[in-house]
Amino acid sequence: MATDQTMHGVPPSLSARVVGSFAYLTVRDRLPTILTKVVDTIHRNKNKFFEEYGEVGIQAEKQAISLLSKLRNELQTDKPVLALTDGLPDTDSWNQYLERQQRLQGDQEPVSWFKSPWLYVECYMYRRIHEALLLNPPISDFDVFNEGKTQSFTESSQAVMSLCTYLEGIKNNIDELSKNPLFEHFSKLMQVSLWGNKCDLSISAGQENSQKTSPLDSLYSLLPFILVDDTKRVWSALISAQRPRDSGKNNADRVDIVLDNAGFELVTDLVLADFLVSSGLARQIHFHGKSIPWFVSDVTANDFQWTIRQAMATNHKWVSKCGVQWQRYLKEGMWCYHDHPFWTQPHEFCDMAADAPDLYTTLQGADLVLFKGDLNYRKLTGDRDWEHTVSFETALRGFGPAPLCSLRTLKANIQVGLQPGQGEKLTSQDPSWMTSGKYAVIQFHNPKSE
Ligand SMILES: O=P(O)(O)OC[C@H]1O[C@](O)(CO)[C@@H](O)[C@@H]1O
Ligand SMILES: [Mn+2]
Repeated sequence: MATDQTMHGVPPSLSARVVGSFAYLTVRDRLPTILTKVVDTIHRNKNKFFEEYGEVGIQAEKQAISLLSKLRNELQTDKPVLALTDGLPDTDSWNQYLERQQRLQGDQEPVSWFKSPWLYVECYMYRRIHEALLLNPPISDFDVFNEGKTQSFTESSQAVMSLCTYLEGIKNNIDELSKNPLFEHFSKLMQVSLWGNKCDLSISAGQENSQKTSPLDSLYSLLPFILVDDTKRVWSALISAQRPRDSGKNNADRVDIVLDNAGFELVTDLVLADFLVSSGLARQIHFHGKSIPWFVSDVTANDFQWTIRQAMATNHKWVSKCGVQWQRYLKEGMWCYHDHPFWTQPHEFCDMAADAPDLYTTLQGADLVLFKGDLNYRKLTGDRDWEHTVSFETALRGFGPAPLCSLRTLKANIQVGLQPGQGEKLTSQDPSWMTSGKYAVIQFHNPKSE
């Protein structure tokens, strides 16, 4: 079998093997910091565990912390990646993936934190955090990242209010809007959802990272930072998917949103989804979230429900109105939430058709799939060392269940689909352009137009 490095025409995976690279710095600095914070969080909740479960709770807290300290030590000393032992439905698949990595890497050296693909070892860390808790009932369900996620929502309250007020304003006369103003609103809300991706907690190793001001006010000044803007192509895909309905209204059947972070970013996604449905641009929205706590701030089912309940209970006319509406969409089936285990596995998305065919089939039912955030971009492009001028289509390596669009602020050193010279120019102006979260892309691919 070809090794990762020699696979025909495909560049190697990014890896901490390259000393000084962003992957290296993440594995060396950011990941251990995240693990230390996880340990602190569990320790701070000791009294809560005691109150809820008595002495057993304290024992579980100690045991989980000891497993996590061991994990941090394995990482920092570049030990081999170990098989999982927790017997969850996805355990076998993780262990098979480890064997696959070992085959790709050859027998010379074991799969390990600094020698193997960054995407794989980073995903594996979050799965091991989950294992440490899972092996310690009664605290198995404790979401170590919950505090940060709820805090990010609470601290963004001003921005949430202005966004919900804006949405309710549009909805007032939405039925009378002609195509042009509708497109303008669509484009704005896509950008709000795009910049919402700045607010993730993983890149800042869990430091507070919320949206304090109204996101709408800064859209114009942020335009030059959108390196690829395919909004018009996304719009055309939505419009061309429109089909006649009994109601006389035309709309695309289904838009899927592969969610990224909870807190402010999730609100921007809900607002965009509300706009798509209430404008008739889409009839149904399927949200895809994570089934375990993931990359510090990613949305789980619990975060999703909590956010909507929180919006409903907010003492602000338009925010609570939005919350009530979102709950209604869910109840009436116009919106639904799924969390397939594949989203919390380390695979490149080009493997989805073979390794999670049911999910691939599900996505094929969408007229458009929006992929939020940096990690999804890394998985779309395989987290490989592509030239910047390689097309998005090439980097997708055949992944294309439906027309798809990545809404991503750049937080990892990978970017494809740029103009010749664009990457070099950016590097000379701002060497950290790929990792600072300051730049973004709205990058579209339509497999049907090939
Ligand atoms: O929430 P996002 O946008 O997927 O970003 C998570 C980020 O965490 C990192 O993996 C760093 O640990 C970034 O490279 C990555 O983009
Ligand atoms: Mn994330």
